[in-house]
Amino acid sequence: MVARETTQKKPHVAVLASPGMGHVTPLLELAKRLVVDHGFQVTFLAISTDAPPAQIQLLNSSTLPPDLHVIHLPHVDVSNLLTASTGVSVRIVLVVRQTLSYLPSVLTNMQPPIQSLIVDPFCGEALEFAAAFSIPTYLFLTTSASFTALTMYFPTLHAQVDGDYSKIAEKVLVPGCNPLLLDDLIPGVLMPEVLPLCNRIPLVKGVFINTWEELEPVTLGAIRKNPFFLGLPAPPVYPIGPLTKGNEDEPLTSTMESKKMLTWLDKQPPDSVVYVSFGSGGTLSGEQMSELAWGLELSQKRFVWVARPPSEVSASGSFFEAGYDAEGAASYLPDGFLDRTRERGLVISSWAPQVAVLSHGSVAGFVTHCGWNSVLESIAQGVGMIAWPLYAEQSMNARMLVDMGVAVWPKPAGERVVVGRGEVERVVRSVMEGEQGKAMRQKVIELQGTALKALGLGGSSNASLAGLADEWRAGGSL
Ligand SMILES: O=c1ccn([C@@H]2O[C@H](COP(=O)(O)OP(=O)(O)O[C@H]3O[C@H](CO)[C@@H](O)[C@H](O)[C@H]3O)[C@@H](O)[C@H]2O)c(=O)[nH]1
Repeated sequence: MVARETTQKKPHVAVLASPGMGHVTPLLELAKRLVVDHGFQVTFLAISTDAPPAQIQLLNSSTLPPDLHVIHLPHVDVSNLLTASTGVSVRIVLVVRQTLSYLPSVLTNMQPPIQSLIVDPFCGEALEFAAAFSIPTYLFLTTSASFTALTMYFPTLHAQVDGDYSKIAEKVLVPGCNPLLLDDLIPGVLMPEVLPLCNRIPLVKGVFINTWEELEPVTLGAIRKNPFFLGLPAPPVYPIGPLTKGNEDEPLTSTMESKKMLTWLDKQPPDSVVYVSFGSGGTLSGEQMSELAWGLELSQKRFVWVARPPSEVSASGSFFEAGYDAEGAASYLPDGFLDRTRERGLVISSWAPQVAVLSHGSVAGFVTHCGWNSVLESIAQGVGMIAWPLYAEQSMNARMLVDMGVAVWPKPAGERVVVGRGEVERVVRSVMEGEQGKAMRQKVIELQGTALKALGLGGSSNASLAGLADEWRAGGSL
């Protein structure tokens, strides 16, 4: 879509993203849409501490539109705040907190002055900074409407059970929404650490969600119409998704391994390959990696696997380095695995050009940790999934995908913790062949169609953002 001609001054908006591709990618896509489709000027504030190489490349890309300016906020040192047990989320929070000390001067010196600030969930503390300068703010919750609804309901739930989530019986019933299984929410979602984010929602003028009406109609309907949500001091939600990076945005398609991967895919028959990847930081235990490898081998299907070193090796808190181990993961795979599968498998240990892979004609299945961006990219490319949630809200996402019929979720047998090779073989076959695979393909292609429609002219997500952009341009809620 072409930017609208306007004689008015371009509205100037700032976007602030925490480090990591899971947040930077959707916020950058939103920034691009505001610039390209709506004629805005956008300043993208990137946190440079802990930024993975893929993020730096994406933000330095020469393909960004001219009215999208990226500012890399100064590096901060959090090493004295870290302990051996500091997890990924806490580390991001610490990095963001330290970096925010630069925000007041950046925000107040922007020319022309910004009319609004959009932040991701990890940058919640920026909302108070912006409020001190009377800058209107918006939150971009980079996951599902379901997670958004739970976030809005969470303070009520927390108070009901007095912070003791073991008092909840089996399911969490968010008013008007599909029931959520407690097992999918613990650990990872129901944590007191989420409360500050929940309590900040009333501070913002609107909440963007990377979803679309046809994907989550029940939840979006509940947020808009259920008396519980109507009674909250919450701003409107704007489903504007799926915002995913495009094939042309893959920053690393020029690296050796990426090229090798795409060249290898070019040689495979259509719809024959399963792609295995656990997002920007997901790792498996050594035992689980071994079972997965055996399962892939037994399935006799073609595969391409972004195999990071096992979790025992990736030291705690090494989220950002986990994908860049030069040695690769081959040494952690079963003896002879690479030789035996040489003809039909490819293992890489660096960053994959994921959208290029998912959109390749040879790829027909995706073993994914169900990070929301991976989920959206898979649906946008019409690829059925094998759900392999690891942390955060990923089990919630996995359940939703299974319920929609676009994923199967392999489970460990009995009391085991790891998913065994037989189960891996079964699910890979079920997605890549047979009636279940066919039904899944049909369903995901239907969803792909609704996604395209939602983003197209007059589509629900397009209209949602356009309506807000018009309001902003008119000086409404800005
Ligand atoms: O080799 C790789 C690995 C990842 N990616 C990209 O990196 C992004 C990863 O995002 P996502 O799938 O959402 O995973 P995470 O980075 O793990 O995402 C975090 O943020 C998401 C959005 O808030 C949450 O849903 C997840 O649970 C949380 O872990 C996607 O765009 C992928 O295409 C690549 O391009 N190549």
